[in-house]
Amino acid sequence: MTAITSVTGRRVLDSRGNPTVEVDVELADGSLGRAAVPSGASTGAREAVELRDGDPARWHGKGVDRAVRHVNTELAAAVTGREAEDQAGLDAVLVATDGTPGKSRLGANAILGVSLAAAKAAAAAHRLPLYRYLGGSGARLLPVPMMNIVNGGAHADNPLDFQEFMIAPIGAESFAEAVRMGSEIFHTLRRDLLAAGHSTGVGDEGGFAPALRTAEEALDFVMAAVERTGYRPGTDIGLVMDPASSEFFRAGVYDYTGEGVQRTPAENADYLIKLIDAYPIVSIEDPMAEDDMAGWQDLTARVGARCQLTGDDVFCTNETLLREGIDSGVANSILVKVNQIGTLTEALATVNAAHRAGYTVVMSHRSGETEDTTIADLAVATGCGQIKTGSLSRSDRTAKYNQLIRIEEQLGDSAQYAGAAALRR
Ligand SMILES: C=C(OP(=O)(O)O)C(=O)O
Ligand SMILES: [Mg+2]
Repeated sequence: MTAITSVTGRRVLDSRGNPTVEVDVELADGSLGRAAVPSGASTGAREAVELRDGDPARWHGKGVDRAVRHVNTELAAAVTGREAEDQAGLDAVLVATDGTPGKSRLGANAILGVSLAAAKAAAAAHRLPLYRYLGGSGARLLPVPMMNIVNGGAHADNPLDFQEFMIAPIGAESFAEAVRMGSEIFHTLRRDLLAAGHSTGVGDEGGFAPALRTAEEALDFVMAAVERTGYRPGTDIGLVMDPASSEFFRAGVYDYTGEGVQRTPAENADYLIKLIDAYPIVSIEDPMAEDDMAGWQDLTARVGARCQLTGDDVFCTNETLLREGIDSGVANSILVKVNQIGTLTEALATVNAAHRAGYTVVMSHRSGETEDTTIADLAVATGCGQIKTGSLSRSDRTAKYNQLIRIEEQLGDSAQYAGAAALRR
């Protein structure tokens, strides 16, 4: 066991150019763990609280100086001297020190930074990569990546109502091959968009953000790019969407402002099923809004047997919310974002609860990211088989792909690529 000797928080920049919290944890043997905390834009209402300073004169209100101060004072005092290997005990102390249900006093961003940095320091002390330290000797499953190639919604300034259109190389033989396939399609799509007179500027997660209006238009571009690159949609490549529909659910109606259409919950389910029937869509995240439980139940009952339906805003990586959803027939899969809940222990508990209930798990980035690659290791450690970490063209996103390429190489013949079997169908 190795004691924590120092905890240092600092302010760094995220991929949107906003400040975020980074934490270093040092141990008695000199081992160092460093973690930078990501940040969402289309956040769920019940996420743990990301503490921002709120001073409009500095960082447009987005400062994290208070959160950093909490790392360097209260949280550092609470965990210094504790054993870094006792992750559950350490995280319980962090939660208790904050003392609020949503981590609003000290900030989930402050707490998560300490939690993840401690895990990384402990892994370093044992001379193990993080995926091996957390996942044990059986950790060897490389996730299917859900690669964002078209951005809309809250992540781009174009009219597209849906936030993310992704490709999942379900037919690849390895993770490295999945990345090659995704990159090839990404570059074909770029040429196709240019040829059609569209912008090839990108959104927050690095996918293209052309001025398209409907999901069908985006899906047609994606399908054409897959085929023109030489891959079979549905066999080599599955299509994935994150409508992030809580963002456009207003007064009981799905308000597609880009498309200029309003859909009731029942009409929204009809529309999504029409898309599932028309395109090889293998997974939809947040197809219904976090406040539309009846819509979620209806869609899950109608199409959950043949399409993965992943809850993001509706579950917020929260085990209690997930259990309620499992009991009431909501979704068949969960998106896991560590900063939605705020400690590693709680995030791993949610993963375990999902797996026990037969729900699949998609490890996920946030739209505001850094060069931190913790989620790549978490995907392998948990054996969840799926990761969502953006496009193939920005360092904040490719850092995670590149880390998984390294892990696959390190595992050698033991490595297994999750493939189509990882997805719920
Ligand atoms: C990654 C997502 O976006 P954000 O981080 O903005 O919530 C998402 O909605 O799945
Ligand atoms: Mg989402």
